[in-house]
Formats: sequence, C-alpha cells, structure tokens
Amino acid sequence: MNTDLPKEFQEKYQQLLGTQAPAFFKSFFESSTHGFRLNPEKVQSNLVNEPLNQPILSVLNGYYGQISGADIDHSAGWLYSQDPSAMNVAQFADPHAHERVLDLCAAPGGKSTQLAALMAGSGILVANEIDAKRARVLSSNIERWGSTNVVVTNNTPEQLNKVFPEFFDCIVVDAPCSGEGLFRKDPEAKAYWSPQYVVECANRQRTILTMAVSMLRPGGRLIYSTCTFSPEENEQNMDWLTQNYELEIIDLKHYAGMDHGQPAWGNNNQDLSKAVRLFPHHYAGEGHFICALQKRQTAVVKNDRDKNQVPSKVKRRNSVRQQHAEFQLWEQFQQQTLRKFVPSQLQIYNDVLYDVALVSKDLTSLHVLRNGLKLGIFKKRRFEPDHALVMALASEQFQKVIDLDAEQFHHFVHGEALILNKSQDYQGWVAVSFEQKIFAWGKLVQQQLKNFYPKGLRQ
Ligand SMILES: C[S@@+](CC[C@H](N)C(=O)[O-])C[C@H]1O[C@@H](n2cnc3c(N)ncnc32)[C@H](O)[C@@H]1O
Repeated sequence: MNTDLPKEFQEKYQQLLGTQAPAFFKSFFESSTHGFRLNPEKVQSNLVNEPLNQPILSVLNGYYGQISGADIDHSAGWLYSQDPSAMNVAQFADPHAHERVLDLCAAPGGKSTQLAALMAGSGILVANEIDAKRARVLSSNIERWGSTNVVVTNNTPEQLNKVFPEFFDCIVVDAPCSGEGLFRKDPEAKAYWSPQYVVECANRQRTILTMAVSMLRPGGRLIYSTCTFSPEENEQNMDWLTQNYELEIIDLKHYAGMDHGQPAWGNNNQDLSKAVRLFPHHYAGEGHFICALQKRQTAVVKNDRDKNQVPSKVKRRNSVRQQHAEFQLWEQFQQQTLRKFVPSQLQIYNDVLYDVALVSKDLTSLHVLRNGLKLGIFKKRRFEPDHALVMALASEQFQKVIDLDAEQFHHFVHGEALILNKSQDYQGWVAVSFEQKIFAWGKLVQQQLKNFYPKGLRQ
C-alpha cells in the first residue's frame, strides 16, 4: 500500500478497480498534465508563443503544454490554461447558436470561457459563482477572454432559480466535489479527503442538481461533471437524477483513452455507460467524470428570446436629460476611437455604460457582476472606456493601435507611462499591444502614452 494516499481511499479503489488499481494509484505519483486552449475570437495561431504541436484530439483549440500567467498570450486573453480532462466538459456541452446557457458553478472560469468561445458571441451565457471572491476572479477571466454575451452572477442556485425557471437550453453543473482528481496537483485536497466528505459532497451535489433541473427548459441538456472518481458523486448521483426527474442520459462520444461510466457503480443503470470517465492512467489529464442528460419534452417552450424585451424594472438612475448628454459623449468617443463597432443594447446604470447581453429578465434580485460588455464610465463630462472594451475588440476596430517593443512592454505592465520617441499624428485613446496582442488602453497626449492598464493586473 502506498502511504501517501489515504488508506480508505486505496482500499475503496482497490475493490472497485481490481487489476486496474495499481496503474491508477501509480498515476498519482506522476507529474500533472498541463494544457491550454486558444481563444478563437482573438488568436492568430502564427503569433502564439507556445508550441502547438500537441493538439488534444477531443477538444477544439485544446493543446497540451504549460503557459505562464505572466506571458502576453495569457494577459491578452489569447489562451486559457486548463487541465486537458476538464476541457472535455464544455466541448461535450456543445452549445448551439442563440442558445441560453448557464454555467452554474463557474469560477474561476475554465468551462465558461470555453463555452463562450464555442458560442462565438451568439446567445447568452450566464456564468454563476456562489463564492464572492471566486466570482470576482471569474468576472476578470471573462473580461480577459473578451466575451460580450456573458452575464456573471454571484448567487446561490436557489436565488437563480427564482429568476430563471425553465429558462435555459443548456446547463453545465461542474459541481464542487471531493476533488480526488486534484490529489497530485494539490496536497490539501488529499489531506481534506475522507469517506464522510465524499458523502457530504454527493448530498450537496443533489441539492445543486435539483435547482439545475428546475432551470432547464423541457428538451434542454444538462451536463454534469466532477473532478473526482467516487461512484457516490458520479454514477450514483446520475442514477438518482434519472429516477427522480424527467431526464434521460444521452450518448457522449468516447475518444481514445476515455472510459465508460460504470453501470455497476450506479444501481445497474445501463445508461450510465453513455457517460465518460477520464482516468489519469488512461487519458492524459487529471481525471474527470462527465455525463449529459436531456430533459423530456413535456411542455411547449415559450420562445421569448432575449433581445428587444426590456423588463419592467430596469434600474435607470440617471435622468433622461443626463442620459442624452452621456450618449453624446459616448458617440464622440466612438467616432474618435473605434471603428466597425456596433453595440446592440446600450444602457446606463449609475454613470456606467453597458452593451447589455440579457434584457428579457429582471435581474434586480441578483448580484450581477457584469451583464454583457461594460463599455465605460462617464466622469465629469467625459467618457472613460473600461478595460473590458479594449479586451473585447479586434485591432481593426480601433482607430489607432500602438504596438510596444519588449522594453516598453516591461515598463507599461508595471504601470508606467511611456514617452514615445516619434511625434504622433494621433492624440487620444489608443489600444496598446505587444507582439500585436492587445492588452490595455493607453491615452496619447503629445508624445506621452498614459497608462490605463488596471492596477490589479500590473506585474
Ligand atoms: C469545480 S469548481 C468549478 C470550476 C469551474 N467550472 C471551472 O471550470 O473553472 C466548483 C465551484 O462550485 C462552487 N460551489 C461550492 N458550493 C456550491 C453550492 N452549494 N452551489 C453552487 N456552487 C457551489 C465552488 O465555489 C466552486 O467555485
């Protein structure tokens, strides 16, 4: 027996996996597998610094390799670092154009950024996280990724369910779990593990799943995943779900190295073999369980899609006259600074201008961190653009992009203003890039490039 793994964990999986158990245990002492995904909305693959010679075959834009958070590819939202196993969840969710998608347990944003990439700006993604601090990280990752059609909320599943009954076409529940798939990356996960913790997690997952089912429209898809191996949190919960709700397990394609869900571990429910198990000794990744289910079509679905329906209670604090002046400031900014950018739903809340993603629901009872794209803020008769706007647009959408050299980049990410050596024919707001990857706003005042890289991101 290997003393570094919890004794009860080893006994349990020895019994469940039999002859496979030694290879499974051995995998916990091998180094972790790293991966990253390219952002198809931004990336020009010939400019990516990381080698793209090891694609992950089951995942669009997924590659094996390790990236650094300090790399410009990361800061500019060209890449997202993610465990290769975990990338299969959003890939299997397969969101379609114009769908309403919910990522219920979303922070730090691995699945949400991938769902947003697959949705390519079409439809609505609600990315929710219950923990306030983690929700802020999620929001910042969505901003870095440049997504425009994402609503980030910080609520319990119960609070969301009050606003969104039978609303979503697709819901991803990447559930909080006992984290056995984190054992080799995170020694704390190993120390925290106990058979009782597995049971607690399984019960909590049932509560979360109940809310998810309630928010799913008839005919909609529920994608459930965990980064743990326990039958209680996986097969048994999926069997429980199909016994108690109008849901059936649907087929997932099993790529090389993917195992099937185990009917014998879940009440002999044969449909469980349609689920995917990723074991680290068979699939290069940390390990995951993924199951897709469909809610039976029992009711007619209301087709009240999301744009052009303003709810009765929209918080609009600014007076009509003030709003008129503010929209003029925005238009001036837009003409001077941007090109080919057409926002779809401009709204001002408390002097902040948004291109709102979701207007068909009254969100006032929720804690919303962002609803669509934050364009900027009005300050004493001027408009200051938000970091989210520069991260969401492509270089051809700016009147002027200033590409820094390596030394200038080093100073700029530390928060310094730059004195440019050439006199400038353009003055005002500019997108700032390095290696042609846009990562910040700057403002040209004569030969000085003022720095608007957010303080929290400076290196
Ligand atoms: C596995 S993590 C999600 C990872 C994320 N999907 C990603 O890919 O980046 C599970 C998340 O569920 C959240 N969570 C914990 N308890 C919860 C609950 N009772 N209801 C909903 N979410 C919960 C945790 O804070 C955590 O962020």
